[in-house]
Amino acid sequence: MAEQHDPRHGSRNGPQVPPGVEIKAPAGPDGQDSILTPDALALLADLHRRFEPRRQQRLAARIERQAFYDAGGLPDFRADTAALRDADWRVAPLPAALLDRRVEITGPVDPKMVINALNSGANCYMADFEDSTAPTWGNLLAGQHALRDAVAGTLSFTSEAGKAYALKPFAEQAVLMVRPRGWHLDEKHLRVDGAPIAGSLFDAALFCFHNADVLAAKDRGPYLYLPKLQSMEEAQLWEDVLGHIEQVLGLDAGRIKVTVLIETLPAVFEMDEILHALRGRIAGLNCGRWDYVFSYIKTFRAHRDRVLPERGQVTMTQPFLRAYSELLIQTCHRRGAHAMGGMAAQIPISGDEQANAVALGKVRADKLREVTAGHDGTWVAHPALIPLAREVFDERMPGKHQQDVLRAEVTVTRDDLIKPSLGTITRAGFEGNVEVCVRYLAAWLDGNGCVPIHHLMEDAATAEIARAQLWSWLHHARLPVGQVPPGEGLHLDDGTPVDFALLERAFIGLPARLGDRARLPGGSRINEAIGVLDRLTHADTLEDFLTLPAYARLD
Ligand SMILES: CC(=O)SCCNC(=O)CCNC(=O)[C@H](O)C(C)(C)COP(=O)(O)OP(=O)(O)OC[C@H]1O[C@@H](n2cnc3c(N)ncnc32)[C@H](O)[C@@H]1OP(=O)(O)O
Ligand SMILES: O=CC(=O)O
Ligand SMILES: [Mg+2]
Repeated sequence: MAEQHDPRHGSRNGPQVPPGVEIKAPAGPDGQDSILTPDALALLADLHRRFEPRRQQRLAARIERQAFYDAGGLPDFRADTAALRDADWRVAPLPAALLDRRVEITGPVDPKMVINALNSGANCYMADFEDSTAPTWGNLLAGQHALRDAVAGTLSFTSEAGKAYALKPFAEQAVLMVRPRGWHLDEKHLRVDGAPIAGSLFDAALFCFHNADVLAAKDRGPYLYLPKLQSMEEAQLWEDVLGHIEQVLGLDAGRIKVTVLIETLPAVFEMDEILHALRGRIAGLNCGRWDYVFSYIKTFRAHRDRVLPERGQVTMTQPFLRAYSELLIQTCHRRGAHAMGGMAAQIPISGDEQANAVALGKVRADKLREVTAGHDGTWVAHPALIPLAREVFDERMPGKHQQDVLRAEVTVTRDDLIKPSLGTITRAGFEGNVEVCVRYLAAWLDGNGCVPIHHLMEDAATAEIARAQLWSWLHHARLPVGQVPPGEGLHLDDGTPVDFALLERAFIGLPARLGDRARLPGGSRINEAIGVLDRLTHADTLEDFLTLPAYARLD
């Protein structure tokens, strides 16, 4: 007799679940069974069994490489792939839908955001399971549901206040792209043979499974943004995974297109290699600047001479960031791929015209820098920024893209890419990092992965910079690498030592900065967030990702 099962609750191991697969989850949204169908679960189990050992190898390789950096080693271009970098080759031609990507909006995957983003007038919309989504079981399934209904053209939503949302006709919608989670994150609610499946496989495969056919009928494919890669071997793993998905789903080889975020320091030294590994399906690289800065801090966590100044001073005009953007443009255009720009953190400020003008001025300057440097498109965090970004790109980029801007005059060396930055740490910068970490983490633990804080967009990548900076500033006096005499720590620009007493005072001052907690996203989880940050900043080693210990507390 078939097992009775309430699809919204708990562990389900009835006959609908393939052997070896377990769902260990809290109540999901209504309709989760229409996402987790037996065939979809069978695909996930197959992917896990084929590719999980390689994912674990890649994660182990990251640790090994970091040990080299911790011992004083510096990242560099690879000797074993020099011939590949020197050779002339190009990636496969891009599909028509991905030729003009001048403005891309990004955002979390809840139904309202999905509708607003697809209707926003941007060229593309990156639906994000990564930096801007807290991966609760409910968020993930509701997101897959919303995307499936959006692709089918049936998605609608009514807010609590009764505002109704509906999709514009397909021809007027932004082109949909989906960003699955990075290789480092598990999806603990779905286990295969007793082990959690990779979050990346869960997000990417479910999206492809449910939407590839409908997209193909519209001459589209599953278009993915791949985050946080560190090497060409990780790109090859994606290539093999996506090739296998195409085979299982009966898709033409190369139907699934990808854009890779170059948002780790190790990856910038392997851009040609990453393009080559994915050459049959890659549409471009993107300057994911926030994770890139985070990765720079993490890579150099034992290098006192490369400590960064406060977050607000690490802008794209810092020499190491300018070099990264220029090399990315040159590399992409040589290979026939798009060089996408990134995200300015400023968002519109309502109710303060002057402050709004300043914020928009910063976004405009950032977009102008990107289009002038040769980027083929850019990201915005908010629909109100689309006209501004479009105006800047339309004025300077009359064609669909500017791949003909080869930037052949650019010479970027290893030292340019790792150049130390000048700047300071102010009290406001230090305390601001503490506040951002605590508020962001509280919101994330409450299921909200993207929040405005002091009129800046904060997501997992921007919060990671704040968290990693606190650790690196507080620990540098105790680290073995560098020429600093033991015991000599960093100082704020007013001469105050950067030490744990300063951190303690920042925590004590937090209630006054936060005001009424009840009005903050995740306000009830502030104390928990303080506890997590306190532990992470005191730990002897910089934790790889904030979201790893935080995920243990989610759901
Ligand atoms: C480092 C990186 O990885 S960048 C990529 C990841 N980060 C992101 O994608 C940022 C996405 N942006 C956001 O989530 C939001 O813009 C926030 C959280 C920063 C600000 O959100 P809010 O405070 O709700 O903004 P605001 O109140 O001004 O929104 C106005 C309207 O625009 C909508 N909106 C805001 N941002 C977006 C977006 N990115 N996509 C679609 N709609 C959006 C809101 O839903 C709201 O709609 P409504 O009027 O129908 O209710
Ligand atoms: O994902 C984008 C980033 O800047 O990080
Ligand atoms: Mg990122």
